[in-house]
Amino acid sequence: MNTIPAEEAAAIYRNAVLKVMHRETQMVKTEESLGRITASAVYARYCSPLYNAAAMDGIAVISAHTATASEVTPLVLKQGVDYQVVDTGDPVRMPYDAVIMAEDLLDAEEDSVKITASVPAWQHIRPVGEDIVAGEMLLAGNHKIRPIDIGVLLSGGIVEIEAIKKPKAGIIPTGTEIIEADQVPREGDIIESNSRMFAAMTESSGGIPRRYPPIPDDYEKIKHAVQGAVKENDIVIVNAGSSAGTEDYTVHILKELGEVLVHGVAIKPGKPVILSIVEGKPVIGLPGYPVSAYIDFENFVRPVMDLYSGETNSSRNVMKAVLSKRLVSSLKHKEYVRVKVGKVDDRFVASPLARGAGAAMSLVRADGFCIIEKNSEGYEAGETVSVELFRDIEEISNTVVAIGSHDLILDILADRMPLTHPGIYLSSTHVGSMAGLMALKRGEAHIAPTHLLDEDTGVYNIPYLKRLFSDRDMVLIKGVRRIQGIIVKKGNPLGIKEIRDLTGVNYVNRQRGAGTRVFLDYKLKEAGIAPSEVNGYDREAATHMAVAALVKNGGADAGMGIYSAAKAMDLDFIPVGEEEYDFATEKKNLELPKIQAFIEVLKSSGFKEKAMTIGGYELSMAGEIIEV
Ligand SMILES: Nc1nc2c(c(=O)[nH]1)N[C@H]1C(S)=C(S)[C@@H](COP(=O)(O)OP(=O)(O)OC[C@H]3O[C@@H](n4cnc5c(N)ncnc54)[C@H](O)[C@@H]3O)O[C@H]1N2
Ligand code: MOO
Repeated sequence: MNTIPAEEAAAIYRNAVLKVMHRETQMVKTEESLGRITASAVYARYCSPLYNAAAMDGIAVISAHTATASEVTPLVLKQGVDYQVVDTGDPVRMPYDAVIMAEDLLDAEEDSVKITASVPAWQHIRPVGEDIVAGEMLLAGNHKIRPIDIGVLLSGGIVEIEAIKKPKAGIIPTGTEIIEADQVPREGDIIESNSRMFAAMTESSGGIPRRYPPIPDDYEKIKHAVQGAVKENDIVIVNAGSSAGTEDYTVHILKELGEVLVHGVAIKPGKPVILSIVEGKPVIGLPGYPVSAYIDFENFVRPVMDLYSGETNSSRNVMKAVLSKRLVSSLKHKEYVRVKVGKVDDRFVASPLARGAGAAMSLVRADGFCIIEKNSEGYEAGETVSVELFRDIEEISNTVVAIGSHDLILDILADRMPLTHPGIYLSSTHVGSMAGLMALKRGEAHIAPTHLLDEDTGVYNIPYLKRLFSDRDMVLIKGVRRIQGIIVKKGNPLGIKEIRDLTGVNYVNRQRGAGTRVFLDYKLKEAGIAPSEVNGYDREAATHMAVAALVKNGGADAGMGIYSAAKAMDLDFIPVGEEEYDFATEKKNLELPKIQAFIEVLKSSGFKEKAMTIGGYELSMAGEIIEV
């Protein structure tokens, strides 16, 4: 597949679409026009106010009659002769030409008042057309209607507007392996999700989605579906089958039915996009991988949708951040790397997430894209890069960044934080205890969840902080005591009882620097077993849940981990010992409101109750501060 640069592909396609497209318009009731886009300028029918109106509650007077009033020569005015009582909004008719506020009247009687100042003509009167003059332009064409616009349109006598018709987008998922989301998946099945994502993206870019049922990989069936969808919609999206597989028919079908302008762009993820015109309508083939599909939708579908809908989906905010990890990329394509951004010590730090095209969660977790242009080999750790944001800078700034060891209580804390402390969030990245402490040292995290046993003293965490942060004031925010043990299949078919039994089974270990691995090493040493005696000692999984998942699906017989992970996956658990899982931070961070919020949540009964339902925790010290 030959690829061309993404910008070139978008420009070629835009020109081709502009040649065939036409925008349609429709009349829309003003009160239902929120978010719609005006097809042409809208002019007022009426003035507003329609008449000279009192701007205050009080009396309407003839300004000339008040000329002699002053503090020393108060003036008495007679109702019906010199004034008329008015409320805000009442018409003020000639000869009355000014309003005096009720508060400024003295000795108010049934039919007379006293004033102590003269008033200029037109005081407190809103003259005809002060706000809107009949015939005036209220809104320009191509304007997206906001709530205030609706108010002004109605005040100006406009009860319906001519709006640009929303484009209809037909969405066809394809693939024999695809099943609907309400079916139970078996091996080889993929739950259909992309089309629903496209539908939501279509709506958010001002279009009307129409989703068709999934079509198996069958040339004639897909062709038939595309022909039907082209008739019924303005734009058509065909999903999957865009690359080079034996059943990737989309490009051949589109070549048969119309003209393919582009197949393959130098962009990653998202390479095999197909941009075509069939029967004068844009038909776009998007790749099956969700991240590829998302990025291609943003780059190629949305701009086309905008041409039809009149939307100007404004570009994302861009910010500068320091990269936490080296990022290497090929010169051959522009790459969209998903990053998490955190604000630590007044510095924004971008941490790259999983880069695979199938890693949809990387998009969920991401705060933005770090884009590595074609012809760039990437960036070094510590370099300042631009990040295209999906999230508010404010939100990012109010997020506690935790990098380190994983425990399910982190998820509970993250879930509870915005409930009890609105506007404050917790984001956690799981890299193991030691790597977390290193991230803390480099200023990439606020807190590092850690459970590292010091073999010499038998003390958890504190010896490591003393050793690694000798030049800084550190504290340990106490977390939980939790049970470490051996995770085995339900029913423990191999009869594993203790560390010694690990020599005879297929074990899965944790990565170097993970607290659980340090714990295993300690226990092996205690039992006089060499690591080489454990079959699978060198095989590494990244989290407790990853270990549990491997045991669950038969990839391993046993792995060391926490009770809650075994319970979450309905596995058996052989307790081996208790350990302390705490949060390391710099002492100065304790003053940050977001860290205070974190500690409050950790101490809260709501959090503790939730953690107890998972089981395997002892929480009496949670939230206490230990100076190191
Ligand atoms: N030999 C080659 N193989 C691949 C190439 C290549 O150039 N040569 N390109 C790779 C790249 S890059 C991408 S991206 C993908 C594109 O895949 P397709 O568009 O052909 O799609 P499929 O292979 O049918 O599916 C890929 C993947 O996505 C899942 N999928 C498909 N539809 C949906 C849906 N509606 N909802 C959720 N998930 C969906 C599908 O099951 C597959 O797992 O090709 C590479 N291969
Ligand atoms: O385009 Mo594919 O998304 O590079 O994986």
